[in-house]
Amino acid sequence: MLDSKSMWMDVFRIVAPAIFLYLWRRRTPRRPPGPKRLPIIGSLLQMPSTSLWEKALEWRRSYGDLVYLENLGKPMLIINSYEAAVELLGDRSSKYSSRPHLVMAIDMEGWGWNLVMAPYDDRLRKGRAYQHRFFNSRETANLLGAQLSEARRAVKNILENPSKYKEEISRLLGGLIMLNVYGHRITSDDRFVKLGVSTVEYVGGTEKYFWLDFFPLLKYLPGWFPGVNFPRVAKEARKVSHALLHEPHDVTKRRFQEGTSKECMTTILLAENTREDGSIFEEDQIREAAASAFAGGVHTTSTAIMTFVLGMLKNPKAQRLGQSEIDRVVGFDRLPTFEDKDNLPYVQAICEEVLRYASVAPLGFPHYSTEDDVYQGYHIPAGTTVMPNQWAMSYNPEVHEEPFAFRPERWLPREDGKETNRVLPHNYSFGFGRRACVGQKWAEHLLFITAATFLATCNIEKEIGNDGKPIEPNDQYGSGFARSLGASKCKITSRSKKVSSLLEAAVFSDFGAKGELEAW
Ligand code: HEM
Repeated sequence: MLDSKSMWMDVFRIVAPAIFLYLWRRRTPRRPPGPKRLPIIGSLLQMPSTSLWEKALEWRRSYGDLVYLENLGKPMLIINSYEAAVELLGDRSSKYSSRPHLVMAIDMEGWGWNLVMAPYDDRLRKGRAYQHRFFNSRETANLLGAQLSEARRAVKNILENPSKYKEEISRLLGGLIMLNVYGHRITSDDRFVKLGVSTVEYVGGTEKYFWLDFFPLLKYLPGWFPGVNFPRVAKEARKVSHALLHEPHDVTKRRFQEGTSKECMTTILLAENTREDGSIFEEDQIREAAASAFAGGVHTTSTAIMTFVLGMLKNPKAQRLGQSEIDRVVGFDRLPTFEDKDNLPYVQAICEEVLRYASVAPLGFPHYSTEDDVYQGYHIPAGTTVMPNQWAMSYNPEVHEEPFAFRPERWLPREDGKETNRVLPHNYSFGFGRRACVGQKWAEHLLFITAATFLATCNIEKEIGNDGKPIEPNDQYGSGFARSLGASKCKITSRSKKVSSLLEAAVFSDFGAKGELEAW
């Protein structure tokens, strides 16, 4: 028979760990739910190798709007709903507006000047203020006039050479942003545009080296170390980064000082900031703000316009409805302009659907928390990388019926005249709070006018393959943090002789007989 002392000892042995665990759990603040974490490596084994946003939408079913992960001790939070993203990144933006430090991009490749990667500090605030001053003022440098002319010229060139529509769309973006930011009109083989393309490739490529963020000391490995290629990649990228930051700025500054420059973001800011002795106040910030706008705007907006073409191929009925709305409102004697926008709700709905479908930056650009926070009873520690899952907002089947179908009707005002009760994609596709995209309005304007010009003048149709069947369009986006979309095999033809001559006349009047102004 057990004596009572040993019986109590046994009870103690069983109960004590349970009590200890209970008290320990009560002391450790509760993290938001998420996949099982193992000691030390945390959730590392659960991380997919690509498209984390799709996995996070799947996790939403088990864990809800907040999914918490911890990789090698680094906390990460994915926000799966618009409402939670607004509350955390918008309403509590004083805690969530920094950026995580990216070892490959910043320390090794030298992209630290790019404001999109900057921590939330004075330098960033000044740079953003410079960008806002320019991009969100309709008066400066005739932003909308340039968009209208360049969009028309791009569509005319596409009609002449439809198989090169992707190249023409990239040129439209590279050319316009160069013109707006540096007053530089590009040539067909432009060095600055090539620098922009290399920038996207190098910055996008840094994702492969995310492990350096967990083992930052590895950045000191020499390039000759067997099996190690990142120091060589970084060395090449550093040259591109330096060139993009300095070369266009220096050319514009020289022209500005010689009195031969065109009005643009850089010259406006140089004019305002040049002191009597010729020195320039905050020249570094001006340089960084300009180069970051160039780096941030070209690739993203190209993907949106490429998605417009894809949407028209996927849904010919939507294309016909867009065309007939334009025919009704604009008529056949002129081309659409920005003034028509309010009267073209279907074209606007197409643009909303483009933003939803493209999900250009599916996880936004990561925010970083600088203070502890408690949200819905969960503790979110300072130092958490926080990602708004814009993919989940766009592709959640509980919100959007058949999310992989391109359907502008989702965004039309309801028949009873009330606004749709769903959140419009332009409200989340450009990010949140104090880090929201500075080029949003600019990009939305360009998307609208390019879409309206395409609809007024072109038919976009599937190509017929050798087997006599229509060739399905390419809807495979690149898997990077800012997605890209390749061209589809398709036919882009003029809707009528009349619209072709309207387009030619407009381009002639803006660019002359060659359709090309002198590069400068
Ligand atoms: C369809 C086109 C575009 C999309 C979908 C897009 C999307 C985004 C997103 C999601 C962010 C991160 C926001 C956040 O952290 O919460 C961002 C930041 C940024 N975007 Fe855009 N963008 C577009 C066009 C542009 C254009 C045209 C420009 C410049 C003219 C631009 C310049 C920037 C800059 C400089 C930032 C960094 C802001 C910061 O970190 O404070 N973007 N964009």
